[in-house]
Amino acid sequence: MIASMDAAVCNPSLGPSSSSSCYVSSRPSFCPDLRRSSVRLSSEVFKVKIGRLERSLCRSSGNKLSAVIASASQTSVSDPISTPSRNDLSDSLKKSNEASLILIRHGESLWNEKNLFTGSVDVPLTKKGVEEAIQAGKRISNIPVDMIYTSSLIRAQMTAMLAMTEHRQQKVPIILHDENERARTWGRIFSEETKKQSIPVVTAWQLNERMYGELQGLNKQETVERYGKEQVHEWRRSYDIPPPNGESLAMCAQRAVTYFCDEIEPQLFIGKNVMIAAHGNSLRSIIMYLDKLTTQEVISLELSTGVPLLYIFKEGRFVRRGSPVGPTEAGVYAYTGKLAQYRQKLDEMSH
Ligand SMILES: O=C(O)[C@@H](CO)OP(=O)(O)O
Repeated sequence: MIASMDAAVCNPSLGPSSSSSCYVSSRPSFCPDLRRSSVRLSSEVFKVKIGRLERSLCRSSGNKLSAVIASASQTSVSDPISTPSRNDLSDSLKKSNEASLILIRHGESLWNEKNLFTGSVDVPLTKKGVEEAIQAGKRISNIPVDMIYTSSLIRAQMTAMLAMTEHRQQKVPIILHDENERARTWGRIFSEETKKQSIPVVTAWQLNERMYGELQGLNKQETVERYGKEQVHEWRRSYDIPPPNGESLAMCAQRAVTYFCDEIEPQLFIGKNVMIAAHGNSLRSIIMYLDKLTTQEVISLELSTGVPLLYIFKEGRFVRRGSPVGPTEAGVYAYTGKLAQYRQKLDEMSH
């Protein structure tokens, strides 16, 4: 049942047992090395068949996870703003290994509006895209966010920042500049209190839109007229056929999913709530991994601009909760104890 993944796909307010209305992935986190980590996974998890994609994409994650856990009490590369103490960390590991994961495709860009192939070209949002990002922010305003990952492209970064203007946590998203020693040193924050009120934003080219090669800048309709519908459809939606001198979805998945496994999944394991703002094809790749879609299924998966999708990462599994319809959406909180507690705290703070 693969379809356009917007609010219509799933009604999360029906709660966890509403399997008919909400696709729940039965797949566990399957990065093979993660299974050898100190995080205990159920025996069911071990029985699940590992696909070729999983094996090839997630080889190095176990080492990364161990490194995150081992170093989190001193200094963490991916969380230099707010470093958990050893006690915080072991507490969060003990509690439930539960975290939320929000995925948002950027709002409409100026080239989406003009119907041009965009790929790696760095194009900003339209006014409509800005509005979509703000609306997305409203929809996720009650869902905790401890870390944000975006691509290195402005449309994804604008979307993440605009969405966070609506967030009830009212923490300040701060982009980490890791490109050289000077960027790291000059961006340091010297107040622990201020760090606590900040959300680290990690930018990663690996989450960029797939490189569209010689189609970048061409009009999609004119390209159909020139090369034919079938050829253009093959370039746009086949799994492993790249457009001329560009990346296929498989190539995009190779980098995006590897990054997800190496950098993002270890954060979820230690209980960090993560938001990813990225692109149609990098997110389709990640969803393929999370929902264990086949290469056939992923080709008919379409993502709307500016629509947030929520997953709960719990006991080593990703459960898709659909798209939160609004900030008061109850089912999201009913689903997990930790989110319910978080919601209660927010309510207490604002009374
Ligand atoms: O032009 C692009 O970069 C992408 C996303 O807008 O296009 P497509 O829909 O073909 O994946």
